[in-house]
Amino acid sequence: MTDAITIKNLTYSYPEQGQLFDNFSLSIQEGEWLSIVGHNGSGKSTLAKLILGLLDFDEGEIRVFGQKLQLETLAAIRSQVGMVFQNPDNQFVGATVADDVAFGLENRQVPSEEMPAMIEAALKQVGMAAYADREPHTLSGGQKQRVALASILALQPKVIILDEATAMLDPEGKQAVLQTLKQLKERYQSKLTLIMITHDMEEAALADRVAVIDDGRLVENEAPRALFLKGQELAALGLALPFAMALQKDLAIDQPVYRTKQELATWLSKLKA
Ligand SMILES: Nc1ncnc2c1ncn2[C@@H]1O[C@H](COP(=O)(O)OP(=O)(O)OP(=O)(O)O)[C@@H](O)[C@H]1O
Repeated sequence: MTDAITIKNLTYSYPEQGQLFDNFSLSIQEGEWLSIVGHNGSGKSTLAKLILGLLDFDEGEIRVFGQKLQLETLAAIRSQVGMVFQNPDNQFVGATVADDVAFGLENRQVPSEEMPAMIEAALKQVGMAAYADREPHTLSGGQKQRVALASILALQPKVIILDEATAMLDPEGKQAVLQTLKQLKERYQSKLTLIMITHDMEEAALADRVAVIDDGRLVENEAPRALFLKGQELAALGLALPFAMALQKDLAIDQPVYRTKQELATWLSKLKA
């Protein structure tokens, strides 16, 4: 398996702050869906910024598809990695949804005659094609985040980093974004790597692997179910179990297997039938 991202022996401190990352290493495989969780201030957003070259690390190295992150490779690496931020209102530059998706394409100097089809395809992938002419401020939070995703998808990234991208959304908006991500993963399979920074363990449960960061240290790094079986250790890190796992624990099921409400509901409905 190829690494999409390799972080090796990374050291970083903000100016005039204590050391945040000290000899930090983490690899993310091509096609993997990785969740990064951890309490407030543990270093998750900083890590995303380091991967994008928005901050300069002190020591160590970051590679994206084998290419070492440095000044000369910054543009090439940024063309492979897209990022969706927390606040849906801070991510729009266009007067309409279509203009917004076009903006990134213009920056890439895509010929204008090729753009309409690319914009439509990107919006279709997030279920927003019907909203192309809408002004972004008339959209719901979830719709805005799906457009933000479309703007990135239009640029055909290999990696998408979502930094608390559903944190400001209502439950419906959150579900719409998560559903969209699941569909994208199904569609692109190993061609799309997702890194999802989140506080929400329901979201973390959707990933292939969960990395837990605590004060700049990688303290857990495994598949969600294996992680959730470590109830006490998770609680000590200030992390709660997702609903389905907590319920199976309350029911004294020894080896809970259902990570998400949906998996649990499917199992229960089979029992009923
Ligand atoms: N620009 C900055 N200058 C100085 N210190 C910073 C800066 N940004 C973040 N920090 C500090 O670095 C640490 C890690 O912050 P970071 O935002 O990466 O954490 P996080 O895990 O993403 O937190 P949250 O879950 O609250 O978003 C915190 O102690 C924070 O105060």
